[in-house]
Amino acid sequence: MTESAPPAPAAGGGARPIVLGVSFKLYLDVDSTVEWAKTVAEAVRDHPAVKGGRVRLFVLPSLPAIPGVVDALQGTGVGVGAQDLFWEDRGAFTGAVSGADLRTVGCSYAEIGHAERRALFGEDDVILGRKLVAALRNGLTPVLCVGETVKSDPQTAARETAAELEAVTRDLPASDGGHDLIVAYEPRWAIGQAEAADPDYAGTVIAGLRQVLESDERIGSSSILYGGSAQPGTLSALRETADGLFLGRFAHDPRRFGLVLDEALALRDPQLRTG
Ligand SMILES: O=C(CO)COP(=O)(O)O
Repeated sequence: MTESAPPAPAAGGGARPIVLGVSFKLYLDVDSTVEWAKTVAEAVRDHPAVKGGRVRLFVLPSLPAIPGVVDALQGTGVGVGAQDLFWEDRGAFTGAVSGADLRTVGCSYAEIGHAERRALFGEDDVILGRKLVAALRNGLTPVLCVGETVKSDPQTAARETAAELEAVTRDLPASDGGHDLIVAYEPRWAIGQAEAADPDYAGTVIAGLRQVLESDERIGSSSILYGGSAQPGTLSALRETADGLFLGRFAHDPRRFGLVLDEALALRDPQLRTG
């Protein structure tokens, strides 16, 4: 990890948009996912905080649900993305998903390196680095997941996670103005649990990741999200350090997602609070 300027203000800090992402993994079927998108579309369509970019939202459905979700969220400002992509765009790659095609069907995000992709599909830093380049080549904002496997002390976790980020971004080419990147800090031991990681622990790791990103001239704008059993209350607890949340199960109920959205609005723009 390299030293750099003090971290920019995070969620509670005022200037940057709060970013909320939701992954459906393989939890919901296509119809339920599209139903969720229709409900959320109604809730956010005309909301000034979302329309004005103070809160940035994205959703990552399973692949077959993407067209229906893109349709349901049309005109709402909520971005849609895939939970994975392949590193090549065309060729003899049976079963692979092209970033170019994701773009064609309306995606603007691609998740890379979720803990489940590493653990169940054998993806390593080299593979993930190629996928990162493929996402950027196709104009997809990468949602790059990093996180230590086992709970340790926050400083050790910060070093381990920063090293992971540096390894995956090693072959990232330079670009005019820098790449737009979302990093999701997801401690693997906190995924699928009842509670999120302790805010001080997560905050220490996020501060370390921010130093890595801010000292990398290839990165333009970046946001660091916390993921791992995130739920109503988590965003406020992390307001000094995280730029937002990457949500799983606790956002699959639109009402609970609405609570997190209200929390984001209250942090960013208290007078726009809906509830
Ligand atoms: O892995 C996650 C999001 O990608 C988090 O999932 P949970 O919030 O369900 O633990």
